[in-house]
Amino acid sequence: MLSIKNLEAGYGKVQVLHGISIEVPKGKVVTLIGSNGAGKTTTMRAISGMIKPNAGEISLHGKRIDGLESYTIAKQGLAHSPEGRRVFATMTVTDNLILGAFPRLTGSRPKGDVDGDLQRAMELFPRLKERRNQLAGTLSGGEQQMLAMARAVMLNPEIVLLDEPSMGLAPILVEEVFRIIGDLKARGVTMLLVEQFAAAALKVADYGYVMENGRISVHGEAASLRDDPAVKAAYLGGGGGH
Ligand SMILES: Nc1ncnc2c1ncn2[C@@H]1O[C@H](COP(=O)(O)OP(=O)(O)OP(=O)(O)O)[C@@H](O)[C@H]1O
Repeated sequence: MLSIKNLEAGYGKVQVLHGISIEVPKGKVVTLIGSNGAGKTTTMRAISGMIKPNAGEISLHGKRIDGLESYTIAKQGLAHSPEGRRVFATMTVTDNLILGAFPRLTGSRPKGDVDGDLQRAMELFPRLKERRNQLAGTLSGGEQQMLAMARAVMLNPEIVLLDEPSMGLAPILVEEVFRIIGDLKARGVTMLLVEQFAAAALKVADYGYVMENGRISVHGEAASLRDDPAVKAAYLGGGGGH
């Protein structure tokens, strides 16, 4: 479904990604783990067109998407729930969700049932349902994070990029985020997940890639990475036991 080959990208003259290759098959959850500054967010940004790659290929369903504008990529069914709380603060929760569906209404993909999807998003995220008429800027940080995720789901995407969906959340909300990721997986949604809670990410994922200094150092079935002594020592200690 999503295929990345020898991707190089960065910011200005600073190269961050030094030729990374990742495959995300349809219906699978793939996680990208690595220490701070390894280049995980940069990878997500390059895939969704927020930054332009310097070299390499990114294909969605066998068609090249590298170099296209973010909006064009979203129309093809790739949703990006970015790191941090990127919601429209002065709009209600419901309006933020409806905006998430907008790229599909103007693209060539089936437009689907926006009202039905809105109901389903509210069921998946009960906290948002309770607050559907509240302005997004007045939600707590965790609720805004969930809204960003729910808005990505409203694209009815072929694939969702989830960048640190649990960042800054209280433990109970972290559990809820992982429950939601599990629900989306059960519904067959393809996902590329970046998570600080590497152990939890490797539990929900089918496959994992470990990134170090802009390169993939190890990759394999999620279960085998969980048992890999080097991965355990570097990424699954301490807070990773979630
Ligand atoms: N907008 C930017 N301009 C310049 N350099 C940047 C920018 N964003 C990130 N970088 C640099 O790119 C490198 C990779 O950052 P990136 O955010 O991709 O790492 P990450 O693996 O997602 O880390 P974290 O887990 O801390 O979020 C870092 O050295 C960072 O300082």
